[in-house]
Amino acid sequence: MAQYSCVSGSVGLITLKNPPVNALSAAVRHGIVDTVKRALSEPKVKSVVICGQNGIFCGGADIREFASDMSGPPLVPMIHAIEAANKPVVAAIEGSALGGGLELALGCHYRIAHSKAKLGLPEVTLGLLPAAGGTQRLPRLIGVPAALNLITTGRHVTAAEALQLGVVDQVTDQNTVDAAVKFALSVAGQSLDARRISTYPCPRPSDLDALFDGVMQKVRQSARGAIAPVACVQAVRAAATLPYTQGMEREKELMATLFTSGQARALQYCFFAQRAVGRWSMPSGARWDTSKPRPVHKAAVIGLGTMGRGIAVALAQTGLSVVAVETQEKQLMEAKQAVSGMLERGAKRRGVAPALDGISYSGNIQAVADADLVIEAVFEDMTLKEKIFQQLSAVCKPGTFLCTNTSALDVDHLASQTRNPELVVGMHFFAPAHVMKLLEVVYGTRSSPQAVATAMQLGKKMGKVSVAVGNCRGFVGNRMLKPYLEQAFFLLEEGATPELVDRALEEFGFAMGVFRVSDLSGLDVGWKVRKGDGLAEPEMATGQSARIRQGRRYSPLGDLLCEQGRYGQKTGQGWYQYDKPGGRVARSDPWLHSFLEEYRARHGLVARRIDQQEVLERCLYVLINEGFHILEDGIAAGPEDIDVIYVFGYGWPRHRGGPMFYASMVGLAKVLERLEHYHQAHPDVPYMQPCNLLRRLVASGSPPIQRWREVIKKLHSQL
Ligand SMILES: CC(C)(COP(=O)(O)OP(=O)(O)OC[C@H]1O[C@@H](n2cnc3c(N)ncnc32)[C@H](O)[C@@H]1OP(=O)(O)O)[C@@H](O)C(=O)NCCC(=O)NCCSC(=O)/C=C/CCCCCCCCCCCCC(=O)O
Repeated sequence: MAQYSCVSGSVGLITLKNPPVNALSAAVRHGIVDTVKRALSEPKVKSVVICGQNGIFCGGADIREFASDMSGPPLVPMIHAIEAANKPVVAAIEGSALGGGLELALGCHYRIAHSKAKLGLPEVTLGLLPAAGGTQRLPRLIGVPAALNLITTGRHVTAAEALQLGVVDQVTDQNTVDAAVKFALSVAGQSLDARRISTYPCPRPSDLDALFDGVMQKVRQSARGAIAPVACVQAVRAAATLPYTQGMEREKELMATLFTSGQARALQYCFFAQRAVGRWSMPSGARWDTSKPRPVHKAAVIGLGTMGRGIAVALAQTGLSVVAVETQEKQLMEAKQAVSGMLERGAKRRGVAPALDGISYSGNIQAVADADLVIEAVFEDMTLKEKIFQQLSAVCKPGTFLCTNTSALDVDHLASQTRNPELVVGMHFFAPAHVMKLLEVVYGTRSSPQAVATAMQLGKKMGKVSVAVGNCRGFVGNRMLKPYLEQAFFLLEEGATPELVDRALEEFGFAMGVFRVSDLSGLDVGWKVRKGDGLAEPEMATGQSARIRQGRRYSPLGDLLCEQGRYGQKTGQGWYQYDKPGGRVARSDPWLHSFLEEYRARHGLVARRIDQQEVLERCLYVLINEGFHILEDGIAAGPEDIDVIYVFGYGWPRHRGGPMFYASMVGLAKVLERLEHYHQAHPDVPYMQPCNLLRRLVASGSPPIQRWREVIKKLHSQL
């Protein structure tokens, strides 16, 4: 709703009230329409201020309403009526003015922002465009290039940048509403002719076609199939080329196609999923709102390889005091230099001083004795990790949380090496750890809720999207990745090429296909894991047994490449060839194609034509099937957790909502039918056997994803 009062004798003050972000729900829109009418009709009122309660102007349209019948006064005429008012209307912007919130402010005649406010038109991130006049008013106000940048990226700008761009008229450090009221008093009675943005001519850049072609090309390249950024460019082009009313028609038309699109649904789902994972729970019943984190002032990192360095940087950047330990002297020296460089570059980018003094280095594990939390980040070697956890348990002060950055190993086993297993959790970062947003917080059977709460809070402080998951081999992300990678190898055996598989996945929206990612991260990483699992034994690589290991189909292709020293980019050869070791540009490799032909001939395999549809179905549906197993096993609390992990950690295209959301969009019955089909064709691939939970969901009428938790709960209660 909106509250009305008259202040300072002649200013009508309208306060938006819809906690927590004053979203423009139907009730708020009704409130605005009514209070604006009242302010304009009261003779004593000479000017109007619109503000939001609790220090936030407005977070935009109410996203939850998009899924239902939109009733109540529409935004466009409401904002138009404000702009057309014959009394000056001033927006007092505190906190955020985003989306429809900023569009409302653009309808006002003046905008005054607090210095800490953030402004933006983030609709594109929700699969939409600013359809309350934003695409038509903003270019008229700040010019086409700047408007294109804000609207196609959805980025939030600071008040200082907004002032520089001309989005706001004044920035204040004082009470914004008081400043706006004072300003409103000063402009009462003045002409508004020059203050109605919709009447401004849109500045027309001389190189209009070149400008729009360039932006469109950039947007298409980075958006990888996302439709909203393209529509945003088209809408701004309408502002630059058409009169305002026709531009508004075009904005409406483009919005209509986006509004009901699957991409908009996926992106809005992601918005809420990202927030839902913060409300974590454990099978014991412990929850985010009943578990109190302990403050962490001093953190330590053990092992300064690539992961450890990134984690140390991320910790130092949050302002913590960090102890970085590496027992190998040469590695320690190199790490010191590398970490300082990373901190300096990061600080330069963010325009702050580097937190170089926040980190101390040591070659001795004793140095972590007074840390509140330690993150072990040594090689994926259980024997080494066991030893470190034993040492940590002896060295650290009582109550220190002991975390492991393992990407797959057993957290319970590591906890059993310590005197206080309740203090042990996994903190699985993704490389590069100071850049990637995802953090899997892995609770073991004995992890205390406080340990989980502390790791989750620390993740949040580090700017990560943290997801609490249970303990199993590979946790959520890597466990699902295994069948996906395996299918990619099988497809090569059956006749596909790395190029074909990667193209299918990249056209689906992944930034990189599976083979290009494998070349980037190093083929030897998976080889080492397979060797550890007793799968990649060289003597097994001949004869029939080469393709059946541990009773199931196995492809030794990756192992064979590693045996040839083809580790990917770092050696200049992998699934592709590169111009030199460390080269980045993947080129098709004739050697690899001959190698695949020879391999097939050796194993009596006849190459067949494989299309992109089969690549997608086989790679993605086995990954999704494993996701259902993860839900069934209670390793992830809900589909949102899995989807957030895949979007933030594995490059799953956000506009497809994550694997479980994608399955719900494809239709669970279809996913089930295709898995059954492929399982029949490949009975030696157990991953293809459809999960019981998937069958259950289909049998219960394929409920929407928001209702899967009920089915899972029922399933668990019956076990
Ligand atoms: C920065 C924030 C505002 C605050 O951040 P923070 O303090 O960290 O808090 P959060 O945890 O993020 O959020 C707190 C809770 O609030 C919920 N929330 C936040 N914003 C919204 C919102 N806009 N709507 C609903 N709920 C919101 C959030 O989910 C949290 O609750 P919970 O934990 O999930 O329970 C930050 O929140 C933020 O960034 N918010 C989003 C800002 C944003 O993206 N705004 C843009 C919204 S879209 C918009 O404004 C669009 C405008 C134009 C619309 C025009 C409509 C016309 C419709 C025409 C249709 C025509 C089609 C016809 C088709 C046909 O023919 O049928």
